[in-house]
Amino acid sequence: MPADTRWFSLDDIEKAAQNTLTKEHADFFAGAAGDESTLRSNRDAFERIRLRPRVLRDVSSRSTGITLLGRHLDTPVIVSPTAFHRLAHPDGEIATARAVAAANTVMIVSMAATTRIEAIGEETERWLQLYLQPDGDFTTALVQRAEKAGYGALVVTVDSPVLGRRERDHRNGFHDLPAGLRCENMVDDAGTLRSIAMDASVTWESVDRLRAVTGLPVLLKGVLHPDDARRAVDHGVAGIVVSNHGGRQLDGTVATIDALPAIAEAVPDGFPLILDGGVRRGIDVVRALALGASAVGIGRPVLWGLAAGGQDGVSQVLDLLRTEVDEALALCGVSRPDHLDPDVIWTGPPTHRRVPKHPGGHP
Ligand SMILES: Cc1cc2nc3c(=O)[nH]c(=O)nc-3n(C[C@H](O)[C@H](O)[C@H](O)COP(=O)(O)O)c2cc1C
Ligand SMILES: CCCCCCC(=O)C(=O)O
Repeated sequence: MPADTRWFSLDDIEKAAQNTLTKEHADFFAGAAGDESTLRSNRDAFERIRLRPRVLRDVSSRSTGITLLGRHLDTPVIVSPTAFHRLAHPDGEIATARAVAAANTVMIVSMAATTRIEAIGEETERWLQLYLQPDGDFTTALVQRAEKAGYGALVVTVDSPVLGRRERDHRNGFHDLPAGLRCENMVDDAGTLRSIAMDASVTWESVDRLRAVTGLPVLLKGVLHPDDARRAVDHGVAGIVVSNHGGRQLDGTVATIDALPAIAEAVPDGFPLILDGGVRRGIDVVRALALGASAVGIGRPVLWGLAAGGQDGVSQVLDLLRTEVDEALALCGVSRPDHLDPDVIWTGPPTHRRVPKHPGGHP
């Protein structure tokens, strides 16, 4: 399906996606845990942060490029891991990977992918997200497959000792993938499909054990406390994803953008910090980079792009955000992402009162 040239924002793409998804799948993608207060906070917290641009700086020559884990990317926006891309579009993770390669950024492939990791584009910079399984041999075998397939890093999700309680899924009775879809990377050597276990016994020693069996850099995803960030550095991890899982795990957590400054303070200068949760605009990217992130991740917008237009839809999501980042940098008087610092953030009394986005409705 060709992507629509009338999409001017991620909001437009979200609306288009709703027309292509069943209610239960749309709710699975959109939903979060409990009252979904963290889901809302992630957005509200971004909107509260006001920018303080500089003027009369020559910003005629600009770049949105960054370096992350030693690799040059054309945009500071990477793709966070999300489950079940083939629920959104038949081309699933393969389409996402192609769009990510075209944007020259990173795709973190979910352990709950509906495509085998080897089939997800070699031309794409791919990192593999893992839930550490109680059967360590299964995890190690998957890690070895990722190494062989050329994955660049492992991202261990650490905010999930149990699965968050997502009431929309319970109400809709959404517990299984439709016929023909499965978590392709959970098939073991004997050909048996395993369930993904959320292992409540995982500790820092589990991270050490993973590091001992792989040469790949290991990042932790789901850190919100600065003491955990310090500990991650002490345990030799290569980076942190500051994340509350898009509000899908513990409801009531701090918004990620509010958690970021203390974490940035806790880790050494230049330590890779990726923030995700509620990033929907180029100005959100600017806010996060100014407050110490090296890059940001997006989850749901990729699924909306995929549902609305397959590979083309994901490309539109990534292109829109890259364009918005470029414009936001220029308007802030900054020519490169790594020149952003907290000086661009307003620290005076609050100036923001929440008002409806489109008071008159969409034209
Ligand atoms: C439908 C869906 C599936 C997700 N699946 C995973 C997953 O398999 N592993 C994981 O670590 N995080 C998963 N996440 C969390 C995302 O990686 C990310 O933290 C979150 O979506 C960021 O928030 P955003 O959706 O507001 O951008 C998922 C999120 C959604 C919405
Ligand atoms: C037991 C199913 C595991 C899929 C989890 C995907 C995920 O993290 C999510 O937020 O959804």
